Amino acid sequence: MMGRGFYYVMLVGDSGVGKTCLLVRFKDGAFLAGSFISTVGIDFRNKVMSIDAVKIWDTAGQERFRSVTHAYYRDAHALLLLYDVTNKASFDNIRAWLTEIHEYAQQDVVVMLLGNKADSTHDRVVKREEGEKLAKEFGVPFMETSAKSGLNVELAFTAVAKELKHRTMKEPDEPKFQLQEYVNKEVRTAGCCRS
Ligand SMILES: Nc1nc2c(ncn2[C@@H]2O[C@H](COP(=O)(O)OP(=O)(O)OP(=O)(O)O)[C@@H](O)[C@H]2O)c(=O)[nH]1
Repeated sequence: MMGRGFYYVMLVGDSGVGKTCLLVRFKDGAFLAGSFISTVGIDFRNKVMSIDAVKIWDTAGQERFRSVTHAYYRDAHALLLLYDVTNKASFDNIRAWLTEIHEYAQQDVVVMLLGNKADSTHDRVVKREEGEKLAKEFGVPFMETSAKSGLNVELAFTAVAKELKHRTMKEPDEPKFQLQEYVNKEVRTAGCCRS
């Protein structure tokens, strides 16, 4: 499955949570203000980029195009699942997204939950602890991100890349890469001096 020399990392989550901005931020190290081109259906933005042998897709969050994106789950090696900390519905929908992932994605897919827009202190409606709790319940790593400030953006992508690379290139006696531990060690908290 991973013999093709690259991995597919797909960004999923409700419309407007910041999938494109996160990807752009990671790719260009810059935040694009204003709304970005909305991802639509079959005109699947094939924002494929090569970084550390990882290819990344960004896909639509719109309900009406779900059936289109189902097919793409199968090829994804990792999924960055986003909600928006200023949008409660996007957080509540994470359960539905996880159910969908469970149904359509490969069994060993790497999933990471991201609470995006962590820079929005005034508009925040989802606490970091709530994200942590949900992630724990589903056994997936979690961090808050900001495409605007750059908080943990690099980390989200590199942690997934490390996990995927390790799975394929691991020497037999090498210890397993601990994704959760790595994330815990490297993660920055919104508003913290270190971010
Ligand atoms: N404050 C803040 N705003 C953000 C952040 N990320 C994205 N936004 C804003 O949120 C809006 C939606 O961002 P997009 O990246 O287009 O969201 P998307 O998830 O790709 O949306 P679809 O393409 O419709 O699925 C834009 O107006 C962005 O400027 C962030 O980290 N902080």
